[in-house]
Amino acid sequence: MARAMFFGLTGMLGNVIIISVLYYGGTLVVNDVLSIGELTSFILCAGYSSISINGLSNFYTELNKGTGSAQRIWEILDRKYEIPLNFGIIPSEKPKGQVAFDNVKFCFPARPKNIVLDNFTLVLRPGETSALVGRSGSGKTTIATLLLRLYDPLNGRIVLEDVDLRDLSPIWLRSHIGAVNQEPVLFSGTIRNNILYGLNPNVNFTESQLEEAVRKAHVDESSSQLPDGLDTLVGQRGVLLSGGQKQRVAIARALIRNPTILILDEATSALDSVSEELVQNALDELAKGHTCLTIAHRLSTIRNANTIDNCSVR
Ligand SMILES: Nc1ncnc2c1ncn2[C@@H]1O[C@H](COP(=O)(O)OP(=O)(O)OP(=O)(O)O)[C@@H](O)[C@H]1O
Repeated sequence: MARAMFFGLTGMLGNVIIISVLYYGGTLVVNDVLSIGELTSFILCAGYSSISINGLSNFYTELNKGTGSAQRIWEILDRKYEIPLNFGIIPSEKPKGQVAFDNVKFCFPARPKNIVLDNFTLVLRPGETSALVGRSGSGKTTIATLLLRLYDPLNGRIVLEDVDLRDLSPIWLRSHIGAVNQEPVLFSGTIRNNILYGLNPNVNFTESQLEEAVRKAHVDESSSQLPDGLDTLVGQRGVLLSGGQKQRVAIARALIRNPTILILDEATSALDSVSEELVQNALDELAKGHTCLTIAHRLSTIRNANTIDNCSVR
């Protein structure tokens, strides 16, 4: 109401001023005090000046909006990482994929009283698939989070080939892990770009690499129903795709980098039973020769695992 009143009144005032100037200017022209050219140039000059002043006030509003937004971005850029990304050993060789959780204790910083893992021990062997089962909230995803070193354990250690994850460069570590989460995060862009996002930007890829990942994750089946195939836009956070389609894209994104360690956290939970079997077969095939950690509730997802660990830790 206030905005409507303000803009209505200022608009009306502007028009009243223009009419008054025209009326007074008109009488001056009739009385030969002013020429028509002088009146016209005065009106044009006044008009352009008011447009400029109006533009300045808009600019000021936009400037304030921009400064507010930039402040939030600077806050993020200025944040000090708890786990520095460019710090730690970068081994010259690709890891074999032997991972061990050794008496790990962990709680999230936001909930220091809620101990999620206590004395947790797990060994993942190269080329083997380990399945992690447990009730909801028992800490299965947390284990994947720790393996990606998004957090450090409070006690105990996690080692990759006898090297503590804390000593390794997080960038190097993560470049050898492919993860498919319960709720895949897609970015606004095409399916193709979302899959290629899995690759290091400095790495050259071949179209056949992309095609292989697309075929193995069965993205081609769902993308053939979409208007532009792999060039279909997925929308903000992938809202234009179904849950199953998003999971296939996330699986292809993990596969394209051919990681040493594959984490599948309920990776096929949103697929129908036929697609699940197809994608699961592809994942089982792919898991051969890789260290694979599968987190699942469904028996069908873990039936081919070499070991099954129960995550009822407390
Ligand atoms: N970022 C976080 N900050 C604080 N607490 C968290 C965070 N993420 C998870 N938790 C808590 O940690 C516990 C373990 O969560 P986690 O996601 O690992 O369970 P889960 O076994 O994977 O469950 P589900 O099978 O339902 O996916 C839960 O109690 C959860 O509330």
